[in-house]
Amino acid sequence: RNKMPKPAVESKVHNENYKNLLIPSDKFPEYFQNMSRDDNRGFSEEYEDLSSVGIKQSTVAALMPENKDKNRFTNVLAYDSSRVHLTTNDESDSDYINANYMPGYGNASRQYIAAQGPLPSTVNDFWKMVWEKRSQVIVMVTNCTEGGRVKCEQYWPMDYTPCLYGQLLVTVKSEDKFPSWTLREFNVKNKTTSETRTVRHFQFIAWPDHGVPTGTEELIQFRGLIRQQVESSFSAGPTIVHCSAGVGRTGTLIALDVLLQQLDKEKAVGISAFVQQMRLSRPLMVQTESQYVFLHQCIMDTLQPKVVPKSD
Ligand SMILES: CCc1ccc(NS(=O)(=O)O)cc1
Repeated sequence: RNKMPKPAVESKVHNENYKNLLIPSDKFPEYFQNMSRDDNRGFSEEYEDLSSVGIKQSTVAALMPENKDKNRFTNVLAYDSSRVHLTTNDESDSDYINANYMPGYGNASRQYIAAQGPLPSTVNDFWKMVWEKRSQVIVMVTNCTEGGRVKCEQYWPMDYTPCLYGQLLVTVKSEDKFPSWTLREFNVKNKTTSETRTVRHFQFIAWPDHGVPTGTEELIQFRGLIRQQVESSFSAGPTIVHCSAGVGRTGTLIALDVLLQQLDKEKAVGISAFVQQMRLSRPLMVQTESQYVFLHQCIMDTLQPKVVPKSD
C-alpha cells in the first residue's frame, strides 16, 4: 500500500496526547495553528467532544412546578448538585434560583456564580442571592435588549433614585460609560438589619448573543478591570456573572478569567479541561464553537500581542 507522504513538518504538538492536557505557552502558537487547519477541524472535533459532558445530571428543583417560571429557557436549567440555594422563611417558600456555583483557578471552588439574566419575577431573588452570598462584584455580559428582544430585566434603578427589591434598597452611586463597557457602583442597604454594602457592576455591552466580540482586546481589558477589583476586595463572596441564559457569554468570560490566571502562573493552559469542569456545574457553558475558538484566540493574543503600526 502506498504510504501517505509524511507532512513537511512532522507536528510534535498536535496529537492525541495533548487532548485535555495543559498546552505549554511556548507550544501554544503551533498548537493553535494545527487545531485551525482544515477550517478549524481540530477545534470542531474537540468542541464536539464536550457536548455530552455533565448532561445526565439531575435538575429536580428547576423542574418543580413552583420553580418552572423562574427559568428563562426550558433547556437551560440549574443542576441540583451545584445550584445556589436561597434562604426561605418557611416550608412553602422556594430556595430556587437559576444559578450555579463555578470553580475558579487551581480548583478553588465556588469562585463564581453563573446565573441567567433575571426575569421580572426573579429580580428580588437575584438581589437576595447577591446579599446572602456576600457577592461584591456583578459581571453582566449582555444588554437588557438586543435586536428588539428582551435578554435580561433591568434589575437596578434607572436613575439615582433608590429602589427597593424585597428587603434590599439599591441606590446607584455612580455610572461610567465607555465604548465597550459601563461601570456602576451600587449601594445596597438591608432594610431588616440596616447593614449597607457596596456592590460593583461591570457590564460589557459589545457581545452579540451566541457570538463573540469583534476583537479580543476589549474583552481582555474588561476582564483585567474585573480581576483587579476581585483581587482588591477581600472576604467577598463569589463573583456573580450573568448574561441572558447564563451559559454562553457567561461561560466564556469565566473561562477567560481562569485561563489567563493559569497562563500567568503556570505558563500553560488547559482550555478543554476547564470547559469540561464548568460543564459539570452548568450546561452549555461556552455555548458555541465560535466562543470556544475565541477563547483560544484570546490566549494567542495575550502571548503574541498585535503590534499597532506607528502613525507618522
Ligand atoms: C438555548 C437557550 C440559550 C439562549 C441564549 C444563550 N446565550 S447566552 O448564554 O450568552 O445568554 C444561550 C442559550
